[in-house]
Amino acid sequence: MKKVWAFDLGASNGRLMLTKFDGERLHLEEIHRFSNHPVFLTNHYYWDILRIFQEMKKGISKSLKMGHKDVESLAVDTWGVDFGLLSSSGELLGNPYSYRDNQTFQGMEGVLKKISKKDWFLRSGVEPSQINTICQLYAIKERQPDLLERAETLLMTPNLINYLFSGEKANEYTISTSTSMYNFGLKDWDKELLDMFDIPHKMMAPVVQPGTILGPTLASINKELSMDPVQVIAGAGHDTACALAALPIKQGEQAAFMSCGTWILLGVQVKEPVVTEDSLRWGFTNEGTMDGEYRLLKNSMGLWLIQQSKAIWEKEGSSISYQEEYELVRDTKPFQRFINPDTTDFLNPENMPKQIQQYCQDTGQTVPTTKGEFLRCILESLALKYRWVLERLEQLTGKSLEVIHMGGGGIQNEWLCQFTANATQRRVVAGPIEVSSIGNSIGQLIALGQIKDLAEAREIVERSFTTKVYEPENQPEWQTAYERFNELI
Ligand SMILES: C[C@H](O)[C@H](O)[C@@H](O)C(=O)CO
Repeated sequence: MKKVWAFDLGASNGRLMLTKFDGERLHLEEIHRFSNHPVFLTNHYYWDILRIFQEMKKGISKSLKMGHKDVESLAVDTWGVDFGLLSSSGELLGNPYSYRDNQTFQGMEGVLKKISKKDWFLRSGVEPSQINTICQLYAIKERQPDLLERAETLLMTPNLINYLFSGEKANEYTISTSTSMYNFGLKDWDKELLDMFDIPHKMMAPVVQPGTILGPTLASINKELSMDPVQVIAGAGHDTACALAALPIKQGEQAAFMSCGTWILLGVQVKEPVVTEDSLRWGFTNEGTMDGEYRLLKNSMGLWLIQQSKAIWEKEGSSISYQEEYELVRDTKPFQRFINPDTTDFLNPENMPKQIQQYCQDTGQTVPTTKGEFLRCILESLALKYRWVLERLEQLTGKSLEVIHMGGGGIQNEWLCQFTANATQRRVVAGPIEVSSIGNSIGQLIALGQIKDLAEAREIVERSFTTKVYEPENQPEWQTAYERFNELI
């Protein structure tokens, strides 16, 4: 029985899973879960990386206490685009910023003064957006040039954590492709682009392939946690790449994937990046897969809209449970109003429900007032947006996508799955939930020679976890709703 630790860090919580592989099936056990939100101070949003690391170590200690002493390796996957900077002595220079920090808006303006969106997209395959790493770097350079002058190494978030565990500095391929500084033609950092922005090449730690074994945990960590060394693996560092690896898509199946969390990423795996006028205009992105190909996808707003609304209701003293949320949606009249979930208005507003009301007012629609109305408006709008994305994915790839595989924590919202099936008129196969942790474990097991490749891994996932199928319903109503939605966006 092989055992690996998978750390999956999301933009609302992080967790440590112990994965056991018996040669036939994967068995997942949650060891530790902790909240993880950007922290607002001195007018900026930061990741509390010290607390995150502390929680990760706590997770290992818990696991060891539970008797898991023969674990072979660990790997880390996280959200995209964010990074940490190290000094020449290898110490962390400040807290990493969150991509939701407002500085990225100025960064984007600055970046676009030097490079057109088209050129930027042609080089990286990534949608030009203010959340891209380059915008953050630009903003930092403008506001506090001394920070970048002192920085000797830039490591993407999962790679920063790998470094804290192993002492090895390397950026992994899938997470590097999320930066928009990786040139897919050169298959390396885009040095010309870095020059345009005066970013020293040597700051960008080299890109390694998913599954690179970095080496054993540091002696200091082993001592602190009283453990035997385990191998630190740069598995697929980007959570979306992990999610795709673990969806039970069959070989030859005409399927789209959806990784559902704070963001929802809807896309298909392609051999080469799709870098066309249309993919640029529609805001698609091409990021790396665990097996060195590409995820042609759209980064769409996901459960963030609900999470942020619920946070405000909680502050106001009227929080709701998941069951209540389900019932409120069920009992609220459908198709009263829609929002375009992907406008930057919803990226990080102070008060999400107010922002939604503002949007409805500005677009001449009735304003939601009850929780049920907000929730329905969000969920229907998300599902309709996914139909918009799916139609364009079909045009870009020339494929008819018959089924959507949804995975991630978001699939616990049954309305999200059912509405997605209804809006797209496609069968939805939902599951597994812990798709990023499973993908993370698969990356390690492939690196350790226990699983041959992704095709075999997906068969193992199919045997190991249950899925739920949602058939499309109410075609005419959703069709009319889609026509109204299309006029709005
Ligand atoms: C910034 C987003 O987190 C990123 O683009 C997205 O791909 C992701 O990682 C969702 O977890």
